[in-house]
Amino acid sequence: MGLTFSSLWSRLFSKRETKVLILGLDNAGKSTILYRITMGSVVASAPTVGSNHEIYDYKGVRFGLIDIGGQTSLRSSWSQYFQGTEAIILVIDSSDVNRMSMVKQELMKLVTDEQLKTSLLLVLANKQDLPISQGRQTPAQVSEALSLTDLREREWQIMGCSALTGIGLFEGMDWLVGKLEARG
Ligand SMILES: Nc1nc2c(ncn2[C@@H]2O[C@H](COP(=O)(O)OP(=O)(O)OP(=O)(O)O)[C@@H](O)[C@H]2O)c(=O)[nH]1
Ligand SMILES: [Mg+2]
Repeated sequence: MGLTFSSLWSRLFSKRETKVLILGLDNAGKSTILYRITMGSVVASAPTVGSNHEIYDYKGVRFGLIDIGGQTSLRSSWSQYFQGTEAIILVIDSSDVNRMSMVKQELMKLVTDEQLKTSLLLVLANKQDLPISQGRQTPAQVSEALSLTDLREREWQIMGCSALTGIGLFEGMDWLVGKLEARG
């Protein structure tokens, strides 16, 4: 199903931005993913203090991608960005096994927030380029650690990816576009 004329007009020609928050713990790879998608290359970046905002046109959708710093002291500020969020991209460092329970706690805060009630949820199990010997988990293992199948009344998807090689990122974006199209 393609975009209807009115929704295409609304999403592209009227320059309406589809607001997407890129969230996750510090060092997950959020900023690397943001610039890999929007600039097509890996850009070295320091830990984010505050946020990075990029506009990105993809398959008829004008995305407003907002990458917010994930350090502990910054996470309480995430909620300032929630209003009007159509999708959350939750980025996970798949080798950071010791902090999976912390990620799960943050995820629970997101999915129970009233302002994010209808937001799509794309979980990116990042750093899939790392070897299993370094403790890197598969997307299925990440999904289990976060109990994603327990999420009710939420449109969600998990995708393995690597910001370094680029694998998986556009499959994730395609899922978002498909879901946004279906919503009209
Ligand atoms: N091996 C590997 N390293 C990655 C990948 N993505 C990001 N990194 C590395 O992980 C580190 C942190 O990446 P950032 O993108 O700065 O992480 P962030 O989530 O934006 O961190 P904060 O801004 O502190 O919240 C950097 O050294 C990146 O090069 C990946 O897919 N594979
Ligand atoms: Mg960052």
